[in-house]
Amino acid sequence: MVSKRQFKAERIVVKVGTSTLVHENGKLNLKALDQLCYTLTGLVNEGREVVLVSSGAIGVGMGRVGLHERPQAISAQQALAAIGQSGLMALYQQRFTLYGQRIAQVLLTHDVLAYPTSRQNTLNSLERLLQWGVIPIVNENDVVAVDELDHKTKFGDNDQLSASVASLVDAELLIMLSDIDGFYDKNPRKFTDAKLYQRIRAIDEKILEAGGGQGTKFGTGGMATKLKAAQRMLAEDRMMLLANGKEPMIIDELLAGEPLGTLFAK
Ligand SMILES: Nc1ncnc2c1ncn2[C@@H]1O[C@H](COP(=O)(O)OP(=O)(O)O)[C@@H](O)[C@H]1O
Ligand SMILES: N[C@@H](CCC(=O)OP(=O)(O)O)C(=O)O
Repeated sequence: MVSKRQFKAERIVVKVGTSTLVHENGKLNLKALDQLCYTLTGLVNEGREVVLVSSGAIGVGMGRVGLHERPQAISAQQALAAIGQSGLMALYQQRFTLYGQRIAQVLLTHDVLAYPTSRQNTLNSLERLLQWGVIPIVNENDVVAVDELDHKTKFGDNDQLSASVASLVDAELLIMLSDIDGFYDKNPRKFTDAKLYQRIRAIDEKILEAGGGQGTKFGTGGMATKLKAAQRMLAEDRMMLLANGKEPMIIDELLAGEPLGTLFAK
């Protein structure tokens, strides 16, 4: 018999990718957005502390401008992020307000977390927000950060940003919602016989190889950046759950210990 997973998870970081929030045709996935806001509010009402790391600024911006392909130029991506980020927050504000949940926008860059003073200040703000029962919604400050948008250095992507945030706020668990059921031994979009890993205790060469390559049209990182995030979580004795975000209510099942998605834990 497979024993149930157990999480105390009083403080949780949840990361949602663009592919969860925006359909392939560029339209908003309202069902996912609504479920996400409802579910996260439920967690706060239970007494948990929740930080949401949300991508989607560029995806929402593309929808607003009517673009179907992500532009190559960094300035265009940054402009789209600026358009989309305010749109994204307006959507979150509207839905969370419906459930009586307060939110806050937190835009971070790599250097903010790298310098001790700004890191500490960020932590102080986050701690205060959590203490007040607010859900901080974190994204990269895309307008000033280029390390993410050119896709050359992968640090800045939100998969790793979410691991940095989990580390900053000392969260036991990072729930990463993506467009796929979890981590497979090979890319299931290419291989129909790919097998889902239920648990990964360490990330070795074989695992890294299985996760190689880019992801979807709107998303950026693919599995490689999720594995790096998982690597960091494992190194710090935290846990990461990778699961499908098409029904964000899955978070409740995950926290109840249901064997869904892939658990990265020692
Ligand atoms: N071994 C693997 N297991 C699962 N997905 C994989 C694997 N290798 C590559 N992928 C790809 O990674 C994608 C998820 O990454 P991405 O598109 O960046 O998502 P998100 O927008 O949620 O960050 C999957 O849809 C799949 O195409
Ligand atoms: N900061 C960018 C997203 C970058 C990113 O990591 O995207 P994704 O691979 O969808 O999580 C945005 O909000 O569009």
